[in-house]
Amino acid sequence: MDNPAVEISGLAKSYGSTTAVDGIDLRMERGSLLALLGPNGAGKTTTVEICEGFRRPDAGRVRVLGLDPVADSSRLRPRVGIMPQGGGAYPGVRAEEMLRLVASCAANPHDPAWLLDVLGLAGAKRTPFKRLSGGQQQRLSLACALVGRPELVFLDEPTAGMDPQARRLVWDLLAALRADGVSVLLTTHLMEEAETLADQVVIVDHGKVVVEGTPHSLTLEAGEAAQLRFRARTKLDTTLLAAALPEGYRVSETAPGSYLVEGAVDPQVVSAVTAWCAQQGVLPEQLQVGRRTLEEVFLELTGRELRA
Ligand SMILES: Nc1ncnc2c1ncn2[C@@H]1O[C@H](COP(=O)(O)OP(=O)(O)OP(=O)(O)O)[C@@H](O)[C@H]1O
Repeated sequence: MDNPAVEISGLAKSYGSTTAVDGIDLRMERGSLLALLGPNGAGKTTTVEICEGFRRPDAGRVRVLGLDPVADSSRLRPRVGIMPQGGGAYPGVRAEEMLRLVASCAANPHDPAWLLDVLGLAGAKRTPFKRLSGGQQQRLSLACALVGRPELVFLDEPTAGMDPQARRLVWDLLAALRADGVSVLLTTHLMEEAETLADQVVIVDHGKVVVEGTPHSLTLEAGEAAQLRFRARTKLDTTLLAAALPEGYRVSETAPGSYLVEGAVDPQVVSAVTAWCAQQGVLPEQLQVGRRTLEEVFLELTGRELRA
């Protein structure tokens, strides 16, 4: 389909001497969920705010549902839902009042009572905004973004500060929206969020796209399980073990007694590792074949932890 929900090319934005976005290209298909993942200050919020029409880029081209977010803002507004970072509302407004007010602006809104219920806010519907917990305020903000039945939603760190139970409610709702064909672009620095929800993950750092792909493709190497871990006594000779494997495999002791074999792991490689251990009189324990995590992908590409 050549009609993307969001299309960005050559996007750049600086604040004074700070370069926030430094040439981002991105394409998000309709009906998909894209997670913009990166550490603090990577340029995620700036990118999303430009898509929302709240900021003007210094350079580049942005199209949202085929339209220019600034020039066509009045045509986009009824079709797009926005949950800004941190949210916010008049402190005295009650949760349900707030949502009904937003719903009244939409042509065909969802039932506010249903949405409050789905997001676990039914018991707090009469609570003034300022007395809601941080996680409840976030969920109300999400409800406001969704109540107008948008085709596309921008969610800036939608589950930041939520407890695991509330986060799960939000994830379930987002998965249901996606299944209904709503396009979702969210920012996060939670790997698990991106891995659980996203069709496409775009990892950004220092205002640039570091890598993108499906969670599955990013955490695999060459279509194979990319690592094998096991525990054994400390200080095994990892160079010797690497020499017993086909060329290109890396072996390291990541913590005392914890070993990591990196490279495409197939049955022959598992067998070579266990055979080598047998030669050394070592029993490999907790042997585990698995994919890399997005955290490891990020570390490998940037040399830094994602959670700065
Ligand atoms: N209004 C502003 N004025 C000056 N600098 C800004 C402004 N907004 C953002 N920046 C800077 O631009 C860079 C990118 O910020 P941005 O908020 O887009 O990143 P982010 O990836 O969303 O980070 P976070 O996860 O902390 O929200 C940072 O260095 C930030 O300090």
